[in-house]
Amino acid sequence: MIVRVSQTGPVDAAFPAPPSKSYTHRALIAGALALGRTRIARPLRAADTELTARGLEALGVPLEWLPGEIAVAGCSGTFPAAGEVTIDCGNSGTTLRLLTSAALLSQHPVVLTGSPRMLERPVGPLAGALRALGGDVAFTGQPGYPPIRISGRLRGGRATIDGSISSQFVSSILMAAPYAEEDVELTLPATPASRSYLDVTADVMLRFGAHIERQGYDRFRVESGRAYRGRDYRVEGDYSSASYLFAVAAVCGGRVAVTGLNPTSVQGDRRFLDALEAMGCSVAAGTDAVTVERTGDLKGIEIDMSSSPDTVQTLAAVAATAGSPTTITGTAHLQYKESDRVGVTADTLRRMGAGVEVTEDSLTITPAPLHGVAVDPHDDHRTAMAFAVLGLAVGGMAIRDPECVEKSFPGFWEALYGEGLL
Ligand SMILES: O=C(O)C1=C[C@@H](OP(=O)(O)O)[C@@H](O)[C@H](O)C1
Ligand SMILES: C=C(OP(=O)(O)O)C(=O)O
Repeated sequence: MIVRVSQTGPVDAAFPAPPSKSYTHRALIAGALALGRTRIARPLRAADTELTARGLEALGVPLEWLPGEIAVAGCSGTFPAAGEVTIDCGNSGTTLRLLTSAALLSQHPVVLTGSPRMLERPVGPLAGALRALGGDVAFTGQPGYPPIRISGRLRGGRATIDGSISSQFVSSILMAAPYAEEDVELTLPATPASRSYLDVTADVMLRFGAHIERQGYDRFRVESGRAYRGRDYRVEGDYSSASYLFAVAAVCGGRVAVTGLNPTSVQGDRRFLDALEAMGCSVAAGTDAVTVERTGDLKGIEIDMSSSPDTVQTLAAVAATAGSPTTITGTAHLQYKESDRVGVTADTLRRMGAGVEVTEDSLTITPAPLHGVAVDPHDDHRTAMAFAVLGLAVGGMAIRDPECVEKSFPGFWEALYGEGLL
């Protein structure tokens, strides 16, 4: 299938934000491990969160998707799986990484595998730290990459973990740590990639009753035995998904309001709004909706997006329509995602006519007259959504394999269609 995107004029649209992918993954895992029942209200039902849910079911946790909520019967820290299980984590890095440490809470070995691309996404630093905490992680394919076979137990103690490739390595251990036999103390030798996701992890852990102490992003200590307690939990809106909707106003002009976002959220992709503001949009964050409006021209900016990796492509798309160059730094770890995101974004923008310079950790976009092209997203939802939005400003864009948006934002095309944009 192909979606063709034509040029459109200034917009005046309102959208509900899809629920947060990161919060849904974490609430599922905390609820599955908790003592008692958890009701997750307004969860994200998308390919990736279904993969986490199926993984937890394979580990023996009863779980039910109901209209607008998920009911989870917590296992109180020991997964009831009756034997070895293999979990296919598909294309979801969060599922594979977060379940890696939790798998030590099964009494039987767990094999985690995924799509061909997942088998190219590293897990070595996570495996190393888990071994120091008592786990056994065997690579059954290429060393340092899935598939992995996890066995042993989560003894706890001290470990050093390098999160410069992915914050998910750190989140993984933190989420399982309340069930270690001893307190877990993690030392991070360098600032982790995507550090804001550690705030999301700590937020969910605290809300489910765990005890976590931290020194910034350098050191975390989780108390053993302060277990998760089942609860009613409501998932906030997703700032990464909302970025595509806000970007519509930025590239087309006019106004877009998005409801269901937490204005004080710790999600790092809230920073995308700072970027739009610095480029010349006006941003109004109320309790009901966040509204982005553009009336004049956009100007280029310099911005560090190391903590907001999932909106780099959205920002690159907006930057291509500005009046001056934009430099985005902190992009090194984008090579480990669903695709080599900087490479694909640079190539597509160049084919559209923009000037693009790439270094190991940055992307500079120099605007120029643009024309639409055919885009192969390489199974990367964020590439498909970012270039669809740019297509609304440029016209003549054809997005192949549009169903890849199911990973995080299943209603994306319908949302644009519903506002008359497709
Ligand atoms: O923990 C999470 O929920 C996520 C962390 C980030 O990954 P990295 O830490 O690998 O950059 C982000 O890109 C991903 O979409 C979700
Ligand atoms: C990188 C992403 O997700 P994951 O790491 O879970 O595959 C994403 O959604 O952009």
